[in-house]
Amino acid sequence: MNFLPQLHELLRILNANIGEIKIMHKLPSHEHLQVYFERSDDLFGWFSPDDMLLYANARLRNLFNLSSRDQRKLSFAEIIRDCFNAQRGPLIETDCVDDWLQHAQTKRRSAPHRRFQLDTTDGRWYMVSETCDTAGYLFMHGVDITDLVDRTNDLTQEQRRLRRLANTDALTGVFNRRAFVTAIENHFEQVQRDPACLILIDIDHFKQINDDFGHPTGDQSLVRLTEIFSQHIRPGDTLARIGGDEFALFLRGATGKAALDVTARIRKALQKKPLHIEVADKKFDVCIRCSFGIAFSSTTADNFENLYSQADDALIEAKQKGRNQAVAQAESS
Ligand SMILES: Nc1nc2c(ncn2[C@@H]2O[C@H](COP(=O)(O)OP(=O)(O)OP(=O)(O)O)[C@@H](O)[C@H]2O)c(=O)[nH]1
Repeated sequence: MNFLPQLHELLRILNANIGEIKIMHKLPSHEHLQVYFERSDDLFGWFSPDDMLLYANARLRNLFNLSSRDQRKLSFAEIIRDCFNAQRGPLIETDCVDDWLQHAQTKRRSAPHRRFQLDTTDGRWYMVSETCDTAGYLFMHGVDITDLVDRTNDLTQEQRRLRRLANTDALTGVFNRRAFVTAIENHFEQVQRDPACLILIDIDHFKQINDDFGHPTGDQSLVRLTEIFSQHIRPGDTLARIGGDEFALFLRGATGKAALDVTARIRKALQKKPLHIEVADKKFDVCIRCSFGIAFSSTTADNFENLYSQADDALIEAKQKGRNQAVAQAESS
């Protein structure tokens, strides 16, 4: 297939259209172009207005599973069907190649110039550009961007991992204060329309537990306590460790009664039996009690800070009243 003269002519036209800014003073000869295209790592292809392949360089022939001695005149659709049947070339993730082709045809020649990313069955990625002239000839050029895509994917994963780390309490694996505040603040507008409540939880005399059993046992108690809290909330609720021995629960759609039920269930679970903690082959039975401060989004709290401060006041009251109890701010109607 020697279509290089036409390709050469296309480049000459392109060059002439550049106008005043002459980038190329002299066009490469057909022979030069042939060598450049054949040796290039890029994909080069040229299609007629009725979408017959006129020229494909070595790299594109390889992608399309075509031999250099192939004398057949093949249309874009035939090439894609052959690729699909041989599981080579463009990655076509559908059972029906004709649907894929129909979609591709609506895009091909839809603009004088367009660019898209193409992934292939061998796991490579290309940035492909297609340029059409007014007669409908289509010139395609693809650059291998596999390394770039791989590095972008690695960076995206790393970014996710770092975001998770930044939002997670390392000991218990639940949200930390920063993530909790951000999550609730982001939803506060909606929260104000729907009933919701904030419960602040502080362990009673946790210093004593550390002193009696040691810091590692204290740590494990915090982990076990987190599990108990998680068992008593619903999937849409938010649990966070917001300080050393302080936790917060945000219950969406919860009224005063529901919030008091949750705290009652948690207190009952803690009172039922001590936490069995194993640290360095030693077993400890640790009795944990907590105080709870509850505030409601339907009260005068018009932002998260107000709501937090009301829950904090309630928590202080629970501590002052003797601990191991829940105090709720009055819920407005
Ligand atoms: N084991 C362990 N202890 C922690 C951690 N973070 C904070 N603490 C301890 O938690 C204790 C909190 O003590 P305080 O704030 O004085 O309160 P408390 O002893 O719980 O007493 P009240 O809150 O008044 O009932 C301190 O002794 C901290 O050292 C942690 O990550 N692990």
